[in-house]
Amino acid sequence: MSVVSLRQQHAQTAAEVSALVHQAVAAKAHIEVKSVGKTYHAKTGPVTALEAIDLTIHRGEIFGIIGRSGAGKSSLIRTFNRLEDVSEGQILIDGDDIGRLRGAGLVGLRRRIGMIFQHFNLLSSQTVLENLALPLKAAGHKRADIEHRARELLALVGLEGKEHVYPSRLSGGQKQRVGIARALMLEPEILLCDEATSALDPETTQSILSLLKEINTRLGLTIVLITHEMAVIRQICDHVVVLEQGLVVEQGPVWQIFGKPQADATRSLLAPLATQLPVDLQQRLKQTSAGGQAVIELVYDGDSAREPDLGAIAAALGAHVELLHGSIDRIQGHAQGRLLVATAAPENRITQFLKNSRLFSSAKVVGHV
Ligand SMILES: Nc1ncnc2c1ncn2[C@@H]1O[C@H](COP(=O)(O)OP(=O)(O)OP(=O)(O)O)[C@@H](O)[C@H]1O
Repeated sequence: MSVVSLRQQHAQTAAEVSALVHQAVAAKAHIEVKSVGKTYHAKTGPVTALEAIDLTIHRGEIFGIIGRSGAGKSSLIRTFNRLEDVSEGQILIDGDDIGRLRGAGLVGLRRRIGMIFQHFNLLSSQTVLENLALPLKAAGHKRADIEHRARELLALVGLEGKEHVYPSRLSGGQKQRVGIARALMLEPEILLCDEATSALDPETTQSILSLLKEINTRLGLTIVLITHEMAVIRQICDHVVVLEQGLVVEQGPVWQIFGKPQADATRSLLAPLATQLPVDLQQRLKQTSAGGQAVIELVYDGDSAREPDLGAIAAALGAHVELLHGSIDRIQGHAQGRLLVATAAPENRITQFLKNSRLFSSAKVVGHV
């Protein structure tokens, strides 16, 4: 919606206009993918990698693209900086069709979009400083300016003092930090991350994800990342799209997709994060009550103001509850997860409790201990 039409429709005061302008800018589409298809012409015949993809990525958000191997993630992200051309449809950046760009226009597009890779793609024969200098040297910048910018960025990514070190002397996490600094040398407005943490151990992955989040917040960069790990999406993304065999099977805010996955592909990607029943509990669990305690599974899908409030649960059951197992994540402020509690509350009270949907998203008795 244009600012002018916003003004005509709603605004009465200067303050209102300013608030609406702010809203319009924040909600502005940065990258729009319209009916995009991609077919490779391999020796063995055509391979359809993407079909009828529609997406909107907003300015300043972290947008995740997830899917199993071969789902089309790399093909999609590579169309954003024209490393690949689409076979059908359009990619718009700030409303401009990038498929029309040629020569200087294409160079300009690639300056606006930085990219980092799973295997870092650093030149091993060049020092950290020389690796960082490459994009600016190619763009004809002065040596002093290049060094100044490189040192600033090395400080930002926590690698001060590593200017003259060769990549082989750096850890995986440090190499990726250099990759991030190099991608930022041309002051891009979009950062594409191609499986940027897949080659890293879990602890280093955390530190790189924190750094990406910090860059997104401090520099206001739009970040698009592809991954096959839902944990990465959960940690830093605002929106996510799930691809399966070149098609969008699901997309939306991360808390919603995690809380109520609709597609089988999403559910299977989420499976590694699900809390399984611990083995000792599985062995102790009986299907008859026979004087024991009921074990209730409480699910929180983040879809409401429901919080896992054990005090309120005990009060509703009119009995003590023991927390046996479970975990709750907070994703974008929404509580999600599953708890197993044991209670000696009478059966009629439990039946009544299970109908009390103010306290959970869903609940059921899974057995007795
Ligand atoms: N250059 C190419 N020529 C032919 N087929 C290709 C080419 N690049 C990708 N493909 C095919 O396109 C489909 C999508 O591949 P793509 O690499 O985009 O998926 P992906 O989700 O990124 O997979 P991965 O996680 O394994 O990298 C696959 O079937 C792949 O074999």
